[in-house]
Amino acid sequence: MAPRCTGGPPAFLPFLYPSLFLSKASRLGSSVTIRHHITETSTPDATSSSSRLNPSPDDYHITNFADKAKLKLFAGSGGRGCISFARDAYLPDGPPNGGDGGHGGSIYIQAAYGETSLHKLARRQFFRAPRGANGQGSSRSGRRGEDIIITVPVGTVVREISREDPEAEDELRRRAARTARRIAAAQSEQSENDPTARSAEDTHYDNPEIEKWVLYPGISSSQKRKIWVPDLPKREKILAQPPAPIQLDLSRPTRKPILLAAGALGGLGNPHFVSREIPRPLYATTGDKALSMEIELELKLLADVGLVGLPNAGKSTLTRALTNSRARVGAWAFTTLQPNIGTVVLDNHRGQPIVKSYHRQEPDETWEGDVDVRQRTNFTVADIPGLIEGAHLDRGLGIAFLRHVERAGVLAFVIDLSAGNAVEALKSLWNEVGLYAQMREEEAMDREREARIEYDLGVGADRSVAGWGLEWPIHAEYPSAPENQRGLHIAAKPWFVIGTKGDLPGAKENFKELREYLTKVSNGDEPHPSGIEGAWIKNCAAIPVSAIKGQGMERIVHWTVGLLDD
Ligand SMILES: Nc1nc2c(ncn2[C@@H]2O[C@H](COP(=O)(O)OP(=O)(O)OP(=O)(O)O)[C@@H](O)[C@H]2O)c(=O)[nH]1
Ligand SMILES: [Mg+2]
Repeated sequence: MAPRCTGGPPAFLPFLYPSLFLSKASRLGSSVTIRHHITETSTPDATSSSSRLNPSPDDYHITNFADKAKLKLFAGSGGRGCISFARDAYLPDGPPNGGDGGHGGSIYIQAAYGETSLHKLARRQFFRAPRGANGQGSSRSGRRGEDIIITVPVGTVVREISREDPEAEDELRRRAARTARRIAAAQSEQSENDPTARSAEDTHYDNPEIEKWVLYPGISSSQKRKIWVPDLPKREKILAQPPAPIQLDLSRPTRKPILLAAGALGGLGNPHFVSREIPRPLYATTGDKALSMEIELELKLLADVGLVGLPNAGKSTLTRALTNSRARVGAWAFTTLQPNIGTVVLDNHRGQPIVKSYHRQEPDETWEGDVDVRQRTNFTVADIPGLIEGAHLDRGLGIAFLRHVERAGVLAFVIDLSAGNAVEALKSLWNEVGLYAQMREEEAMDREREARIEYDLGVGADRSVAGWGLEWPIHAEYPSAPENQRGLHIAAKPWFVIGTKGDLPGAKENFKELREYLTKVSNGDEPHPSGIEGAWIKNCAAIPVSAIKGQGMERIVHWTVGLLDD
């Protein structure tokens, strides 16, 4: 028989079973000694040359991250009302005592600090609030379905994609059936002797309202046919369902959860239908059907400064030098594949700030206090994947990550001074950012146009659609910004340039040219590099640094704080 293992060199054995390959003396030593021995022999060079700002490619920290999620939400349906009668000693046929069904659970959303990613929500996808419990005898109402609160990071935008509201649809059907019944009644009066006319019993089963009733299980089918049920009672929803489409921009923590899908109403027990004529009703109502909707979440990280640069420019090294971040660094393009947020500490927490800075907390509709001016103790920096020319056409990693700098207070363009003309690099970066900003504005305009439905009430217009009495919707005209001012929501932000790799040859001349260009832009002698009219050109600065040596970091911090405080 052929041997199962061929006798080749045991390439992986020292790795898997190191103790077999150590000398007898070292095997007798402690486990600490063994580990030390292995590390030393495996990477002798990497440890000696790497540092925090020039780390080895595998020295980084990565967290799970997703900035988009599509969720399907199902509110809870209502529990059924109960048909029951009191029964006691000497009281065999007591009064009705069926309990009401419980209301279904609702789904809320809340933005909170501490959450940083949508990956958990994206993985879960479905959220189902429990249904209300059915009512019970002895007037015991069913339990309410528990509410669900979806917690998202601050900076999440919520958009409703679609909604299904079976109760609203049923209500329309019921209304149409009521109208049809009224017409049929009027017609039957005219043709009482017509043998082809349908009996009231037949129409009974066409009535969609019958679905809303629970009938006493003990009654026979012939009784069921004849049973008369009253008109459905008009009921108010406990929670008003927000109108479609829901659009929320949760750029601040929400104090109270915001309702997305309201739970359905529970059914009514049989005591609700007691009347002088019918003291023992053999019916109760079912609970309402639940609403479901599909929503889209988009996270736009809320950093104070967004770093924008070509791949390999040194953004991650700069983030490491400015903050405590352990962003991945490597001498190749697209080392960074997802955004990193680092925090620059301005206060050493010993009562003496390193840099004095104050920020204003603007009041909004949920905030009733005054404008809050606080001392800034830190600011955050977003390091995103590099942009290449044609990124707006989805080249490279595309522009998807630009949404994380869209809300930054300040944009910092990181340019490698050792890699070609810095002015050209800056122009190409601004060009991509400008095109992205225009695309976003067009998308927002399209959405607005879709949401702004108006009805044509012109004389002679055909106002009825399928007999529902609605008018044809017409999409309203939406006022758009002039062509050369599109994208201003990003171009109007304060910005500056960080010239990195200043330690490499040729950087000085390149930087000089860049500074001259920026002076011209600030003076208005050159147009803004994005070409957008009205863009920010107050004081376009360039700061030379060597991130790998940690030089020039204080100037960046001071300049950024100055722009943030402005
Ligand atoms: N000499 C020198 N090298 C630097 C400096 N800053 C970064 N580097 C090197 O440039 C290379 C790229 O640095 P990264 O920080 O990964 O660049 P990045 O812009 O984050 O790259 P992507 O994530 O791919 O977009 C690495 O080899 C760094 O060591 C610097 O100031 N001086
Ligand atoms: Mg990087």
